[in-house]
Amino acid sequence: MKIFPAKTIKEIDALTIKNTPIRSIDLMENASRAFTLKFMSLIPDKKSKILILCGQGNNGGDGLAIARLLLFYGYHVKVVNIKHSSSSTEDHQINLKKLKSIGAPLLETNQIKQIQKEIISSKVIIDGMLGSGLDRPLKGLLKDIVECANQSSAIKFAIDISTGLYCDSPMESNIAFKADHTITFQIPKLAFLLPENFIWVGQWEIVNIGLHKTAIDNFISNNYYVDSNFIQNISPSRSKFDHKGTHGHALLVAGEKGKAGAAILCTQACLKSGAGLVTTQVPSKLADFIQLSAPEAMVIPDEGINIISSIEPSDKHSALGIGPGIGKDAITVRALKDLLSRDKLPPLILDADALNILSEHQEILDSLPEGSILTPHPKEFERLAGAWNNDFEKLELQKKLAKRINGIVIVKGAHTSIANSNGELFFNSTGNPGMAKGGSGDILTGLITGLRAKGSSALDAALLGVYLHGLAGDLAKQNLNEESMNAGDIIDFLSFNL
Ligand SMILES: NC(=O)C1=CN([C@@H]2O[C@H](COP(=O)(O)OP(=O)(O)OC[C@H]3O[C@@H](n4cnc5c(N)ncnc54)[C@H](O)[C@@H]3O)[C@@H](O)[C@H]2O)[C@@H](O)CC1
Ligand SMILES: Nc1ncnc2c1ncn2[C@@H]1O[C@H](COP(=O)(O)OP(=O)(O)O)[C@@H](O)[C@H]1O
Ligand SMILES: [K+]
Repeated sequence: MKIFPAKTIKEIDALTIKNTPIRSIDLMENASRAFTLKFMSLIPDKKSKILILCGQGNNGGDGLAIARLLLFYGYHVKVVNIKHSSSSTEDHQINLKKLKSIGAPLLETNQIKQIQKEIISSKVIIDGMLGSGLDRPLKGLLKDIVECANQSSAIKFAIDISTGLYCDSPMESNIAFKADHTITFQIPKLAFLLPENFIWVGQWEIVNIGLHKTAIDNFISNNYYVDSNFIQNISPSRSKFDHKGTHGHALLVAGEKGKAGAAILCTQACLKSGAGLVTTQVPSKLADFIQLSAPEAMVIPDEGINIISSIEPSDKHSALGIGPGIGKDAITVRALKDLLSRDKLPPLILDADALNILSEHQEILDSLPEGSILTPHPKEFERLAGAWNNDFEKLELQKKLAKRINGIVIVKGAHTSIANSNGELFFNSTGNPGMAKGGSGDILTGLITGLRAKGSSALDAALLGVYLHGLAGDLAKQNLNEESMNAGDIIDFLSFNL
């Protein structure tokens, strides 16, 4: 699914109105109906007082239409039409007239005291003040209302996007409506995918409002939201006469004394990728642990008893994943440098300590072969790329690093982002905070290495690996819950069944 900036969303709106029998007011009605149905599924209680705060733009128009629909379904609604501006949009005016015609409980005011009183007595607040049309920081009346609403313990919903939050650029002031839920219209907004905005966005969901499909297809975007439709197009398949030799041979280099678990998890996950063969190289003291915990895998005991001392893939290895738990001993650093000075290398996946070594020896970043995949968590990424002032800047650093290595950079977390060297960014839709536990990342490395070994392109292996890893995490959560699920449970639920 493409992510578009506010400006393009406006153009898609206009094209929908031009190229379909849908008028602008119908589109607002579609959006409001879609919001209302989703809202009703989340708040079935019709008795609690719902306050709908409406601005003078089309976001306010949506708010007025939603009020009418919720009243129709029997909800207890009070509407405030906030007179923060002397003019309102045409569709806003139409919906205001309709609302008045049914005698809805409506307050039209620019007096903060009156609005405060309504906020204090409400159990649910719906923010229809400003939407994607925000073009300057909040001040004056709207700022006061947002601050007052943020202090309320009511459950808060944003229509399309929280008032005060830009769709695709950093906030200029640190004030916006603090939504618990955002119900957004058809197109995900970049702002929703960034950790720093979680306090304003809350949980978010997309509802379809019937925007013109061809218009959406025709606009180009560099940002994508990776959902199951997206993944279906890149999922691998097997054919009848395939054998283990046709599905690649993954080599993993992992583990040091005290970190056998990283190598075990990485190996077990790699075995679930569908790769034909998996070999894991570990310090010799750990070799038996791998044999016992992953009998399907082969093991290369390193000459180092407790550390990795050399990395020597052969022609038969079709991808090489290095890093989980390998430490940063000078001998291991040497081994990685020697590897990267070779002329011919299999596709590389670098994680954890391999990344920390790269951070401390930035000169070797430039010797990574084209198509290498780096999988840092945010701290590892900061060590590699430097600090950022806001999450938009972090995305720019991520794209810059992907371009520098001419490969893929995966920055992990909720909505893991994947950058390629063409300046494109892909945001994952699966996963949950139950995965924020030691070992989860090792599993991702094993899985992506296996997919790459099987022959997926670097980008496809990254997209598919990240999506399936998160999906397995979601299944583990369903079965165990976020607290008690372990990283190892993610492996049990890894599956290509989308
Ligand atoms: N395709 C879609 O996504 C659709 C969007 N619709 C709604 O339309 C909204 C966008 O409507 P508009 O373009 O009218 O935008 P808004 O409703 O966000 O309002 C923009 C107006 O507010 C003013 N404004 C901007 N920043 C301000 C600030 N900080 N303080 C005070 N005033 C400020 C602007 O000058 C402009 O007059 C969407 O968020 C959505 O709710 C739906 O009605 C229909 C379909
Ligand atoms: N809040 C979250 N929501 C979704 N996924 C998460 C969240 N926190 C962590 N994850 C996922 O869990 C994994 C953690 O990786 P990492 O930090 O490298 O763990 P480790 O180094 O312990 O193996 C990543 O794939 C990340 O995307
Ligand atoms: K809003």
